[in-house]
Amino acid sequence: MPDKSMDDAMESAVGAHFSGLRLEALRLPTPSAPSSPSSSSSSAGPLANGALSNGAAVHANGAELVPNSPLRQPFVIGVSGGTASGKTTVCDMIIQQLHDHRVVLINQDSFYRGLTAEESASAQDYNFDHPDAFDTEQLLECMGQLKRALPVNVPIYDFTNHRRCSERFRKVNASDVIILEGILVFHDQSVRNLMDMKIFVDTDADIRLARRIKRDNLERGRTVSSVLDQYGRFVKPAFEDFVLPSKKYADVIIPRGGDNHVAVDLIVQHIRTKLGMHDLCKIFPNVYVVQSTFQIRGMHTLIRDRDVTTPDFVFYSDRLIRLIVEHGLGHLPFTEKQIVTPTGSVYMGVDFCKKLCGVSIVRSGESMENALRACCKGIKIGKILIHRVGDNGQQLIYHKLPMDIAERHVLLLDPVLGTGNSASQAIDLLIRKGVPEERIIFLNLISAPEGIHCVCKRFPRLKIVTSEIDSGLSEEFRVIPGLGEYGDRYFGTDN
Ligand SMILES: Nc1nc2c(ncn2[C@@H]2O[C@H](COP(=O)(O)OP(=O)(O)OP(=O)(O)O)[C@@H](O)[C@H]2O)c(=O)[nH]1
Ligand SMILES: O=P(O)(O)OC[C@H]1O[C@H](OP(=O)(O)OP(=O)(O)O)[C@H](O)[C@@H]1O
Repeated sequence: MPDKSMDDAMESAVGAHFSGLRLEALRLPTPSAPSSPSSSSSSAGPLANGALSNGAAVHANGAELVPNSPLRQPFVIGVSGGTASGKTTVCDMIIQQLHDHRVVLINQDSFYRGLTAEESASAQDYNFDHPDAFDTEQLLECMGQLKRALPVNVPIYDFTNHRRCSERFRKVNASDVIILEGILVFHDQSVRNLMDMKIFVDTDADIRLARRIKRDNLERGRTVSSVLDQYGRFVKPAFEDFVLPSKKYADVIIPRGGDNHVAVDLIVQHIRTKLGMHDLCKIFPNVYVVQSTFQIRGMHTLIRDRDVTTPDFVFYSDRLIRLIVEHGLGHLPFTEKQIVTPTGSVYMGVDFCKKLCGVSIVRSGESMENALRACCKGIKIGKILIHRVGDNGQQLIYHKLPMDIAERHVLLLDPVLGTGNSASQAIDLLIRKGVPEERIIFLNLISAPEGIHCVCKRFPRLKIVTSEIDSGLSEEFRVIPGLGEYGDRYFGTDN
């Protein structure tokens, strides 16, 4: 299912003529399908693969992690443009803004073939800007490995002697995002096919030449006249023959390169949406996963750890639940409200939705009541008790709900969505009591994909807000990796 809301957002941005950003032939791609429902950036379990790199690339947390969980394929971004157009700056800005994701930068330059001794002797006559100067086969092989979440050894190219270091490589681990940057990364169709998003950095030729002279002189040990000679003989013709014609493949064209903060911000916003979007959220548009950050992952790591103490379990569960509650409240309708500030000015604001209530599924759901009360002063909270009959059957035992519940929006509370049986029983009861399905928001900490399928299929208009979607259920219908018996751990009855 296409990411309609984001596409719309980007299209309206174009319609609004965001200064300096041309989104030509905007095709906003969807990341490749995962191999399993668990393969999500927002899924729980072991942290995603680490992505390390040399100085040019970025690592999110400084620790080298071995790929250890089946993940969805990384999001591949191609960044092309003429020489010295500012590709590196644009990549650096994207990497910096995606600080909570593992991003790795691969430079096409690393795949220069390297000159033979004979070619080196007349390097000034060698065309480094022709597609044949690159070992595209090897580039494809490396990218293929990274897409399969395998580490690769990327060659190291030395611009001063036009050779590859024969013994040294840059080890690159798999990551959430791979940025492939270079003058000719859009030239070869097989390379283009690897990309989920293509960005062309479009900078004025004079500015590029001036930068090139400065850079090659200072960083690559060339004389000004040799740079100008190479530019006239090879760089400019190759730009016209190969680089410029490949611009038509770009999804996004950034004028002025790294100076264009608006364009980079929009691109990063789009990538974030793609990365944060669990595939189940695409299937069921009413499932919302709280945007994952390292802070949230850190709290999940603590509460999922079987060795964590009860006070820590309670503390970090409470923090996470508060975030989920706030997120859930964001889905309630609001009315417009004008107020006057102490400066005498009018502020056009909104008023919170009034007719609300919470309903907790006893007993784990009760652990979410404090957070709801902390956010909604004086909120009424009903209870539903569902008894587990055998491994996969649930029976409604008791309920106490506000009399006028049919007129209220209901925040249904239960930290764990497993098979979805308990939730379905509770939702059934609410609907029987007259609550319209679309007025129910089910808040939970972790969900199994099976539970999401079960609840969303039966109640397609209800909203689910969760903080992580786990891999699945075990044979005993326990959420995996999960966090064990939530109620026992929270209320200290786990002995
Ligand atoms: N003289 C010489 N030029 C080389 C050699 N290898 C690569 N080049 C040049 O390097 C250029 C590729 O690098 P650029 O795209 O300019 O570098 P970049 O740092 O990615 O550019 P921006 O980040 O966009 O500024 C090509 O235009 C080649 O002409 C070499 O061994 N000798
Ligand atoms: O989606 P399901 O497969 O129905 O499983 C989820 C239910 O299991 C847990 O409660 P549990 O029965 O462990 O009781 P508790 O609230 O006392 O911990 C959880 O709090 C849900 O209510």
